[in-house]
Amino acid sequence: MKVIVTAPRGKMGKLITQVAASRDDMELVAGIGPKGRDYIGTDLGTVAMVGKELHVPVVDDLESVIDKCDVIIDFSTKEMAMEVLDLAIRHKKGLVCGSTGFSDEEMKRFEDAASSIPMLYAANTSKLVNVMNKVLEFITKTVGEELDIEILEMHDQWKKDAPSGTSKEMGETMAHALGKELSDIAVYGREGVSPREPGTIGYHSLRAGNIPSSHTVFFGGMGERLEITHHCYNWECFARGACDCAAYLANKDPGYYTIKDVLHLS
Ligand SMILES: NC(=O)C1=CN([C@@H]2O[C@H](COP(=O)(O)OP(=O)(O)OC[C@H]3O[C@@H](n4cnc5c(N)ncnc54)[C@H](O)[C@@H]3O)[C@@H](O)[C@H]2O)C=CC1
Ligand SMILES: O=C(O)C1=N[C@H](C(=O)O)C[C@H](O)C1
Repeated sequence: MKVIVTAPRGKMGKLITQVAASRDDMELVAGIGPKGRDYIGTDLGTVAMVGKELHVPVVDDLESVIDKCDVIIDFSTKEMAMEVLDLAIRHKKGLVCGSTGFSDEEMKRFEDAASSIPMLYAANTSKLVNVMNKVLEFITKTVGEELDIEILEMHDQWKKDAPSGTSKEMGETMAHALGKELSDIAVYGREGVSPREPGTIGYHSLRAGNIPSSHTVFFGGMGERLEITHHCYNWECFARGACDCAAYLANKDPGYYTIKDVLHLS
């Protein structure tokens, strides 16, 4: 599988390049950086600190190299994601997008793309987070009606979006398990909201230092509480998952795929 990675100097793009370079089933054919950076035209292996040259360039124009690849892996920004999506559709290339912070309209554009390309969107590519989602679904279906559900997500000081894409997916999973839409029951921050309205899902975002990613869901009952937490120690689990998602798209027909398909969690 021939792969293009965007943003190879970003936290995720760098790690994804390193993981892809170590896999026998992947060949990196280019990296895409922003215009004006001094590393444009230099070697992807050097830019992404792979530890060796890969003899493929980092360019600032995806369209000039897109026909060399089977799949693009894009963890960059929501603005760049829309440009990458348009080019992937125009050149009929598979796309794994892991960026977050999209509006409902932008998410719909990913879904619509599935009619012409293999499209995989995943707000979180960690295996354990996706297993946690199944656990949340089970708990909510079983006892969710009687409990107060609150989500606390923690990330580094640089993260651009809040709440995290992962916490939105967790909220959606639990809302659907209750037979509801998240938009009808989500409450963002509890300041000034007292007493607590039953049947809602509360959101709390904390940003500090270089916390890579933590998500806790609190199920509050009377006299007892259940907490389910995922912590990652660094971003490597997401990079491995991103490459697994790209490998999954090999020879796939156009369609909308999720990481649940990759991990057999559907
Ligand atoms: N799905 C998942 O499991 C995960 C998703 N993410 C998401 O991935 C995204 C990126 O996260 P980080 O790597 O932490 O951010 P980052 O800020 O470290 O990297 C973003 C990179 O995008 C590059 N970029 C921006 N515009 C560009 C353009 N026009 N052309 C080429 N490159 C461009 C920047 O130069 C920067 O290097 C975020 O939306 C984040 O929420 C992060 C971790 C895991
Ligand atoms: O920006 C991050 O770091 C992460 N972003 C994703 C999100 O918004 O959920 C996934 C993970 O939490 C790391």
